[in-house]
Parts: sequence; C-alpha cells; structure tokens
Amino acid sequence: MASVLKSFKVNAASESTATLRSAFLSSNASRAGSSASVGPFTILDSPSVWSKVSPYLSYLSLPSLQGASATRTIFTILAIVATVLVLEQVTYRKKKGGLPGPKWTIPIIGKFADSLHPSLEKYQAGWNSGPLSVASVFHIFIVVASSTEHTRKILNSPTYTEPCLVASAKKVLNPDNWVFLNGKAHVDFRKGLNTLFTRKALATYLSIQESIYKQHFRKWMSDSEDGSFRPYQMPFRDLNMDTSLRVFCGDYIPEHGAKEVSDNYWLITVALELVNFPFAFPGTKVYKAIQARKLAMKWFELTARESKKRMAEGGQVNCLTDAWVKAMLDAREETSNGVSELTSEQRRLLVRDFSDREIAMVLMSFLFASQDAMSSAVVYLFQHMADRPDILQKVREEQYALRGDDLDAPVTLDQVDRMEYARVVVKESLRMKPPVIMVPYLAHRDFPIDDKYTVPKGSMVIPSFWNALHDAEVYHKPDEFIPERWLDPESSANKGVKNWLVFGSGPHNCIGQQYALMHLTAVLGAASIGMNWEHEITPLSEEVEVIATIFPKDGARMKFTERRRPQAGASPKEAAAAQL
Ligand code: HEM
Repeated sequence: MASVLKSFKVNAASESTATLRSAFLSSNASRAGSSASVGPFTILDSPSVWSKVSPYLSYLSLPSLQGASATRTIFTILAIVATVLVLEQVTYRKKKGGLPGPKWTIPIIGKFADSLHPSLEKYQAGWNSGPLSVASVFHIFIVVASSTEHTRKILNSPTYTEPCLVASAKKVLNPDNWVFLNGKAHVDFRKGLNTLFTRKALATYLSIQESIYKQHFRKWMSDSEDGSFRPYQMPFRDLNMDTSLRVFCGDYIPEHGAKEVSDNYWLITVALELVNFPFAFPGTKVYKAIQARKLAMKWFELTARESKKRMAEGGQVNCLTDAWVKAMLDAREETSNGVSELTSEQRRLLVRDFSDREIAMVLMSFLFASQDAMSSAVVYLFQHMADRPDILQKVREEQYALRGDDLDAPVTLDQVDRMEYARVVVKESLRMKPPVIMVPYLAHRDFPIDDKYTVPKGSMVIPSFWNALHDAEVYHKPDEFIPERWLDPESSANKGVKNWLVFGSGPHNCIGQQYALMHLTAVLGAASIGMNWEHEITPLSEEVEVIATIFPKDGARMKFTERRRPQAGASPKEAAAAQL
C-alpha cells in the first residue's frame, strides 16, 4: 500500500513525533524555568505564570476568568479537564463492552506510544487475545478482528463498513481518486477497470516484464562480484517499481522520468502513517509526498495523452494504459456501429471519456496499492527460496521442463499458466508472510459484527489476515513452508478458500491479484534458471518489521551469482540438481 493501499500503519511520522516530543519538552522546559521543584498547582498558581496566562485569557475574551481568583479559575479548569478525562474513560469502557483490550485507555493519546513501534509480536498478542479486541489511539476507538469469520464479515459488509485510508492518504492521492469511492459509484468505476486484467492484457504485460527482470538480475550479480552479502530489500523494490512503471506506462515515460518517479516514491511510502502532522506545511512528510505525487502525476498524464494519440492512430497495445484507451475506443466504435460483443453495462462504463487526469489517478492508485505489497512479496519469495534449496531445485526442474532447450526464448502466458509448482511456491510464500497483514475499515453505522458485540458507529474496525493464514486446522504445520499443501485439490488448504485472505475479500478485494500472482511466478521462474542466490541468515532474518507491509528486520541480506546453462542433453531433473 502501500503500501498497501489500505494498510494500517500505526507508526507515527517521525516529524510529528518530533513535534510532539519537542512540544512536550518545551512545555517541560518552561515549567522548569518557572519553578522546577514544585507541583503543577503551585506552578500555575505562581504570579509569574499567571502573568503569562492572563493576557491570553483576555485575548480569548474570558472576562469571568480574569475576574475570578486565579486559584478558583485553575480549579474550574482542572474540574473540566477531570470531567473530560473521566468521560473519556467511561465512553471507552462502554464501547469496549466485554472485549479484550486495556481496561483503561491512556488519557488523550491512548495506545499512541505503542503505535510508534509497531511489531508483529505486539499485533499477535492482540490477535491471540480473542477474535475481537479493542484499543484506542487519539480517541479513535479501534476494534481489531483476528478470526477468519469476523475478518470476512467486515470486508463483506459494505452497508456497515467502508475502507478508510490513513488520514494522509487523501492528501497524498487526491480526495477525488477513485479509491475513495464506495457503494455503487465504486462498483461501477471498478467494472470499467476489469478490462485491464484480462488474459489478453496480462499477456501484453508479461512480454514487458521479463526483460526488466533480466536487467535487474544482471545488476544484482555484478554487485555481488566481491562475494559479499548485502541487504536486498531496496533492490527488490526497484525491480517492482521498474516493472510497474513499464507495465502501466510502457515507453511513454522516458528513462529519467521513470527514475524520478522511482526515487521520489519512497516519500509517499513513508508519509502513510496513522498520525501525521495535520497540515502539509513545507518540510513535512505529507508535503514531500504530495510533491512526489505531483511529479508522478505529470508523467502519468503524459502517458494518457500520448497513449490516446497513438491508439487513435491504430497503434499496438504495449502497456496497461494502451489497453485501457483501446478498450474505450473499441467500445465507442462498436457502439456507433451497432455491433458489439460488450454488454450494454460494459459499454456504458467504457464509452465514457476518461480524462488524462482520471487515467493518471488510476495509475497512481495502482502504484500506490501495489508497490509496497509487491516489494514485500518479492523479498520473502527470494528469502524462502534461498532458505529452502530443496524447493528451489523443484522450481528449477519445472522451468527446465517447460522451457526446453531455448532458455532465452521469451516466456509466454501459457507457459506461466503451466508453472504449477512455481505458482504454489508463490502461494505458500504469500501465506507464510502475507504482505498486507491488516486493512483499516470504518464502521459508518453501528455494526452488529456478531450476536454478542456491535461495533459502535465511527469506530475503526480492522480485519487482520495473519491468524486466518496460519490456522492450523486449515494449514497443517502452519509455520512450515510446504508448497505441496496446495497441490492436492482435496487438501484442507485448497478447501479452506475462505481463509485465503492475502488479497482481501468483498467489494474492495485486490483488483490486481491476477497480475500480482503472474508477476511473482514469472520473476521466480526467470530467477531460478538465471541465477544462484544465497541468504545470510542473521538473528533478525525471521523478525518482522512492519513498514506499511512486512519485511525481514535485517533487510534480506543476499548475494547472487550467474547460473550457467545446463549441459546439452541433461534431463530437467539433472539440470536442476547440477551445481551450475
Ligand atoms: C502481492 C501483491 C499484492 C497484495 C498482497 C495486495 C493486497 C491487497 C489487499 C489486502 C487489498 C485490500 C482488500 C480488501 O480491502 O478487501 C488490496 C486492494 C487493492 N489492490 Fe492490491 N495487493 C497486491 C498487488 C496489487 C497490484 C499489483 C495492484 C495493481 C496493479 C493492486 C491494486 C489494488 C487496488 C486498486 C486495491 C483497492 C481495490 C478497491 O478498493 O476496489 N494490488 N490489495
């Protein structure tokens, strides 16, 4: 989402934290300046402090306060504050009902301190405390769901819930971006985008992808020439960014434009935090993210403009934007000719003229939704494979069998479809380490989530996927990497489709999932025959860092070398087993 598009990152902005900290420190400092050794009552009672406070009261036109004795005023203020604090606790306890969670909420900030250092362990403690648990951060009442049933119910109850992005997302993405639509408007818009993920469209994207993978593989191998291990989290991210930009925009964006978008995109990732400085003042993370979005939008609008021109001239579809523009042109033409295979509904959705800006905003939403999730998925895919050479060997065997003698021939979508083993490896990797562990939704009305508890209107309600994807009843030995569990159609894993929540569920489920699975399978296939790679296992390799999505805490330290071609006449099994 972004990360994760809707990924709930409870990691506060460092500058907002800094602001809070400095506000706190400066308030302490001023107290220290007036009378460090006395308690707060005495501080505020002291004439020097009162002389500072009084002009502000007069500015606020509070004559009654000016006239009253300082002590009475202070007690009045304290009584109001105490009432507000008691009310806060009473409201929290009422909303909490009998659910697990802190008995009392820390005044005003709630679990904010915890949210500064999110960790999988802390989340797990909450998920394991019950199918529903609660917390509060800055008066936002949060209900976290950890069971498959509750999670699915939240995702599939659009009359009660809607996705709610972190506050900064609207500023970063533009409030009129389609991802903020709900209900029928959302369903309609989304139907129009389905045309971007048809088999025909995916085949076009695949032809772009492989050459980009190979460029990155070459770089990783050359960087590893000195034999040292390096963290590969960012290089994996770069591979995804390059692939996404070329798949979405083809060659409409020049090399330097793609670099500009890629270099600046990180500013967007880091601004997607639950708590950010509320105003996008220059220098803040949100401000920087908005500049990064403007820059990306400039290139995406250029893509839309140029694609419209080229497609109108009968050009070939070379990227996702072309596929969309062509579908719009075809729908319009077929409608005017009266011959169309499209349903009237499809025509209605496609014939409308999408402006360059609207197209650019969709591209922006795709990049935003995919970049962090895909990066996390690729990191863990390479890490799992390096840690399980026996499984990588089976992946290779399948690749050698499918590709035959010509390992340089471009891979086809039909071949990717037949990469059955690589596909289950990808599926297992996503199950073990789901890139998106939860997505924040908002209860826009009282939401009876089960027969015992109703989520109060206005609460944040967070479906989380980890427990569903590690449910021992569905996934035998859930913490072991067993791709074979997916090979038997009768296995509990295959029968437990309701637990497969990697891409969410319901009206907002991931629109890009077919493309994501195809991309991950193709990357794995190409890497397995082109490279050997090793992972330096450190004490932090299995520790999970939550940065919108999840990453190994040591940044995935790896090195890559070229994998030579197998000997002529070697069987796929021999080729896969050989040290090449
Ligand atoms: C491994 C990669 C990916 C993962 C794990 C992932 C996961 C998710 C999840 C969990 C959601 C929220 C679902 C819900 O609320 O029910 C989501 C939504 C979304 N994803 Fe993905 N995603 C991935 C890749 C992609 C890609 C490649 C694209 C675009 C090309 C994409 C576009 C979107 C969009 C646009 C939404 C919002 C859909 C809507 O609101 O209707 N995602 N994704």
